Amino acid sequence: MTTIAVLGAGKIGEALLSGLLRGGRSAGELLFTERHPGRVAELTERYGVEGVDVGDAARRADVLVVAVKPQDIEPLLDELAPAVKPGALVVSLCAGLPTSLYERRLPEGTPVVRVMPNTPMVVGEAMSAISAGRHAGPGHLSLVEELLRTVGKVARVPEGQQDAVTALSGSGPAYFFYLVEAMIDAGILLGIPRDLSARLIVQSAIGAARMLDRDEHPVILREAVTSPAGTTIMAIRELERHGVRAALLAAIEAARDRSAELGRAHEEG
Ligand SMILES: NC(=O)C1=CN([C@@H]2O[C@H](COP(=O)(O)OP(=O)(O)OC[C@H]3O[C@@H](n4cnc5c(N)ncnc54)[C@H](OP(=O)(O)O)[C@@H]3O)[C@@H](O)[C@H]2O)C=CC1
Ligand SMILES: O=C(O)[C@@H]1CCC=N1
Repeated sequence: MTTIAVLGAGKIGEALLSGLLRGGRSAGELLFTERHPGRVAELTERYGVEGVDVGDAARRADVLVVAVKPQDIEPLLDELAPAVKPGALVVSLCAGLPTSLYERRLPEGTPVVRVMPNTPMVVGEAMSAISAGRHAGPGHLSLVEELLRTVGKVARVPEGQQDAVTALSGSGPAYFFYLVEAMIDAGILLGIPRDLSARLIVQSAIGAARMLDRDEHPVILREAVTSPAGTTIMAIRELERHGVRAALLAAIEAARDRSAELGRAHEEG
């Protein structure tokens, strides 16, 4: 039996726990850590999984999944380092943090895999990108892939691309939510009741996502909606006039830069 401990069961940590349970892992194979006793009780009641302290998790788990905010990593590593089981695999879900940080702070030879997941994990539709650290081999990558496939899709990427991936798919769902929110507001502007506006936009988003998922090119799909001298081209002209495409390029670049900066905050020296 492989014991998996989720360290920090917040939004992403809880989504992973629930996904692993849905995917067939038993509660007895899972552990989690949380700082607040109320949260421990809530999660134990919801999932039947044992909440433990970080030292206990480190002594018992074969796979330690780190899901705390990047800003909270240092005290967690202080607790983890003296207790981690020889050969245990460390899986980091933290934005920006390089595998070298864990390798420096944990016992020599600890295998580390860096992952960038996203919140659609709660509906089994995560996009996760994984990269091996210095001591992680093909077996470690396959194990992480197997775990993450229970909550969505997985791609292997060189670690040098993880900050960009974080900006694209890690933060990506927020851009879509932002767009949907703005489109629902546009419905209000046009006098459509909020409920109806939300239904019109959300179902359009689901339909569009399904069409994209058939590997059709977004340009072809957009062109099929855009009739000569019709309504859509009038809207596209406004999007171009307001620089929406350039705004997205700049926004995603800013997110990439922030991910890199979060990593640099933990550089040696
Ligand atoms: N949210 C997202 O969309 C994504 C997040 N990530 C990454 O996942 C990680 C977690 O993010 P998210 O789930 O949003 O954050 P949350 O704040 O929701 O979850 C982190 C949890 O860890 C707890 N925690 C912090 N330190 C410890 C500790 N030493 N021991 C036990 N528990 C601890 C926090 O408790 P407390 O409430 O007390 O702080 C909190 O409940 C981040 O590193 C983020 O970069 C990656 C991809 C997507
Ligand atoms: O905003 C963040 O920092 C995290 C990482 C990717 C998505 N959310």
